[in-house]
Amino acid sequence: MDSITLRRPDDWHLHLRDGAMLAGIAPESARHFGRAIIMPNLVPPVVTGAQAQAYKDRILAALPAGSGFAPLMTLYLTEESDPADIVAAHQSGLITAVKLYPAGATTNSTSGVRDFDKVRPVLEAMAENGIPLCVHGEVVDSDIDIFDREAVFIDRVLDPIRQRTPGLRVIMEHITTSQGVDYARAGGDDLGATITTHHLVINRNAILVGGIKPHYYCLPVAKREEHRLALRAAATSGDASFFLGTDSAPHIDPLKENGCGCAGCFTATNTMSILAEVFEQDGALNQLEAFASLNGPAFYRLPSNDDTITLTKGAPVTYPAKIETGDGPVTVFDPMMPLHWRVAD
Ligand SMILES: NC(=O)N[C@@H](CC(=O)O)C(=O)O
Ligand SMILES: [Zn+2]
Ligand SMILES: [Zn+2]
Repeated sequence: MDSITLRRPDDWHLHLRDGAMLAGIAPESARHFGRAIIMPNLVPPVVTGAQAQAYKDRILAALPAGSGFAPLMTLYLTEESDPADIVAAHQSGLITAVKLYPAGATTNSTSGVRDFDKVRPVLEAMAENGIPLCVHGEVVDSDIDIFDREAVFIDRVLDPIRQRTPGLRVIMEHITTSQGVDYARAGGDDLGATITTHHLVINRNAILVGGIKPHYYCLPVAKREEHRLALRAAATSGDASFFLGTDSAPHIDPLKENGCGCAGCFTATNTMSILAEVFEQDGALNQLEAFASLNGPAFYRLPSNDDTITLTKGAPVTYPAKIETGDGPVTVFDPMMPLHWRVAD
C-alpha cells in the first residue's frame, strides 16, 4: 500500500504558546489537523472564561488566512477555580475541557493543585455537567523516583478521585507507562488516554545514551523500552480508549540547550509522517484513522471531521530542522529514522 486516506486528524493535547511564538507555531498544527485541545499553561495561566476567550481570539488571529483549524479551549484548574465559572464557560461552548496540573509537575504548573480535596466541589460540578477533565498524571513527591511518578499518581491520586466522583470523565494525558495503558484500558467509557507521537518512538536511552540530548527531554519523561512497546500496542490496537494527543510543546532552543533545560518535544511539523511510519512498522496502518481521527472525537462526544487527508509513500520526506518564531528557533523532533509518508497537499 502506498497511499492511505483518513478522516482529518485532530490533536487532543497541544501547546501553541502565546505572544511572539504563537504566529510561528500555530500554522504547524493547522496544516494537517482539524481541531486541537489547547493547553492552558501560559504565564499567567488561562484560568477564567474571559481569559480563554481572549486566548482563543489570539489563536484565531495567528492562523493562516482561510484555515479551518478549530482551537478547543481548556481552563487551568486551580484551588481557587469557581465551579460556576467553569460550568458557564462549558455551557456557552467556549471551553471543551478543564486541565488538572499537580503543582510543580511540569512547565508552568506552579498555579496547579496541591491539595486535591480543595477541588472536590469543582470536580463534582464537572461530573454533573459532563465536562471532561484532562490530567497531567504525575506525583511530585521528592521521595518518588521520576520514572515512577505516573504509576504512583494512578494509585494515590487518580483512582481515589475517580472512585469518589462517579461520572467524572477523565483523560489521562500523555501516558508513558504500561501501568497507564492497563489502567486506561480497564477504565470504562468515562476514561480515555492520549498518547504522544514521541513516546511511540523514543525510550529513555534517546535522552541519555552518547551524551545528553535535551530535545528528547519532556514530561512525563520517556521510560524503559517495555513501556514504549506497551504504548505502541495500545495506540495501534484500535481500542477506543486511546487517541492522539501530540503534546507538541515548543520551547526556543536556548531554553532547551541549557544547564536547566525546559521539558517538551516539538512534533507538530512531522507528526503525521511519523505516525504513518510507526503504524506501518507495526502492520497497523488500518488503525491509524481510529487513533488519530476517530477515537478522540468519540470520547469527547463530538463528530469526527467531515474532510480527509491523504498520505502517500515515497522517497524520504524532508522537513525543516527548526521552525523560526518571533521568540527564536524551535527544533523539530527528530525521530531518528527516515520517514516515507507525506501528507498530500
Ligand atoms: N510535556 C512537556 O514536557 N512539557 C509541556 C507541559 C506538559 O504537557 O506537561 C510544556 O508546556 O512544555
Ligand atoms: Zn503534561
Ligand atoms: Zn502538554
